[in-house]
Amino acid sequence: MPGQTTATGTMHVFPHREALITGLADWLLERSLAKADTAPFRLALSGGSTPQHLYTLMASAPYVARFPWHNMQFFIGDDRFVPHDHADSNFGMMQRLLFSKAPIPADSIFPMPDHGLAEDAAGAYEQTLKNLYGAQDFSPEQPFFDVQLLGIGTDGHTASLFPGQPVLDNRSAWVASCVPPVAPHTRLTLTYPAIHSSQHVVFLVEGAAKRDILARIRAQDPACPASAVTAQGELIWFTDQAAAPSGQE
Ligand SMILES: O=C1O[C@H](COP(=O)(O)O)[C@@H](O)[C@H](O)[C@H]1O
Repeated sequence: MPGQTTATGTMHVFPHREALITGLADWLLERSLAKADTAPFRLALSGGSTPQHLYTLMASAPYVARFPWHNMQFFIGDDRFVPHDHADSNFGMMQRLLFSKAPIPADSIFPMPDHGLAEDAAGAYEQTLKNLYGAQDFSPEQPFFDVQLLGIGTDGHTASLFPGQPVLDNRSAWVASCVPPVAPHTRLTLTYPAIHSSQHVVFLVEGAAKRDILARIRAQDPACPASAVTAQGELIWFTDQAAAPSGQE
């Protein structure tokens, strides 16, 4: 798939939503099939509205038949700290659209906890990741995630890393709880160190409403938390034409 590569990663621009979602589903399919059977393909999913079409497509018959579900593990990049059956739960949305529809073994799905104290829930999810990783610290040679899927908000947030929040400076925890300045609900989010422990980080961005903020992030505006995201391997942008910064449509 041809893409435009710059210092801030490779940009794939598609004419419309359907092409964008199909392009990303095909890319994920190729990457997951390329992973040797000896290790699980670890995919962290993003929440919000943008990836819902992707999850629906992945759960549709042609893709259900082709993804190596038995060799995949699913993680949540961030969630609203609400019960999983709450309308605003990212995990609840993924469960409805993807996990309940594809033949994924239950023990390959790792939701963030949804009860107790938010700090304890963040600590419990971090411990889950550490147990799977087999170490207390990330090593750059051994990224945890094969692919980290991320979205962006119009304020430049990604996962639940919102502008100006203390969680942006948290370089020791893998998972943290935080209270966004304007968006609803306390959140649980992977921190920068956990996001950066990814072979590929893929941003999915769609629609004219994201065009200005995407241009700022691509220009590395330090006020946008998404600008600070990197990957061990490749940073990749999947966008539609409406969101693409001018000159990259
Ligand atoms: O709150 C969130 O927002 C971002 C962007 O969501 P979208 O609805 O504009 O697609 C999302 O990436 C994040 O996972 C979510 O919790």
